[in-house]
Amino acid sequence: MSSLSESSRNTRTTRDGYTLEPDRTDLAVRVTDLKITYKTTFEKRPTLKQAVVRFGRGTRTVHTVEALKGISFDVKNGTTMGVIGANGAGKSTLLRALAGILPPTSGHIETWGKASTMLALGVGFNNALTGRENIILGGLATGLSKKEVRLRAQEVGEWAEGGTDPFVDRPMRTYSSGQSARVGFSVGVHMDPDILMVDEALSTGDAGFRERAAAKLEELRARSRAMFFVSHGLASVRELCDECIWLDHGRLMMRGHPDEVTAAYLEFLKVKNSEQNSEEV
Ligand SMILES: Nc1ncnc2c1ncn2[C@@H]1O[C@H](COP(=O)(O)OP(=O)(O)OP(=O)(O)O)[C@@H](O)[C@H]1O
Repeated sequence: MSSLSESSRNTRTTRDGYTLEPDRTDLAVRVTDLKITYKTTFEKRPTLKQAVVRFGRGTRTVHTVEALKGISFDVKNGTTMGVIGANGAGKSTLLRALAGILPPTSGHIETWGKASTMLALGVGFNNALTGRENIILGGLATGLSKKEVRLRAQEVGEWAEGGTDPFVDRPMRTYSSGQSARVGFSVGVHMDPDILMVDEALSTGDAGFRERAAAKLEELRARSRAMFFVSHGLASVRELCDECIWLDHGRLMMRGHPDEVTAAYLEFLKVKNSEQNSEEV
């Protein structure tokens, strides 16, 4: 078979005609000009005058947030990528998009392997169901078969409880935030992900859980193709990650070694804070 027909056979094309790269062994993720815009429609409460004129109806307002404004980067196999930036910078949005939970408004995401995320990131739990039922739904969402999910639900539940009071058979609406986070984390790490997204996982849960979570992440890091680690803890990013990207207001500000990127981010914050302080003076 000629190399031309071989390569055309491997070519993947999206519905909008974008040609994705054929199978590669060196890359885990490629993001090309990714834009994500949230549109929220809400009803404004009418003023008394408007209420009279519009027979009590409010006005519908559309609020638009450009959470990611066209970012591009690729991630090599074996990388642990830190994602840093201020509140609202777009970090969770990026992770949700990489995990396939949020479709791009425009641009493209290519992943080589199965991406898995903590449920807390946005798939969302059904709070009326028990932890165990949510574990089963989460497993099915990551593409595992019913049989595989049933087999693993016990292990995932036990890991989440970690010797504390048994809670996985209670409805999730009765959980503390730490207990919910434990279930989300346990689902994410037990579904054999090739690409794992970790969003502030180490900041939830008690000290015992944090220690077990850190050990689990270390174990997965060795097995997975890539890991994304969103954190405000810059020391953890420097310790855990090989590379780092910094987002600000939906833009990619810098990508590089975690030491350099976290230092540039801190410098940026210092300048910004001193500007704000001088404005206040
Ligand atoms: N479901 C949503 N609907 C509308 N706007 C949203 C939604 N989710 C996030 N946003 C907005 O998108 C922007 C990016 O949010 P995102 O959660 O990605 O930020 P982040 O960097 O993860 O922040 P943090 O550090 O606070 O977790 C913010 O302005 C936020 O208000």
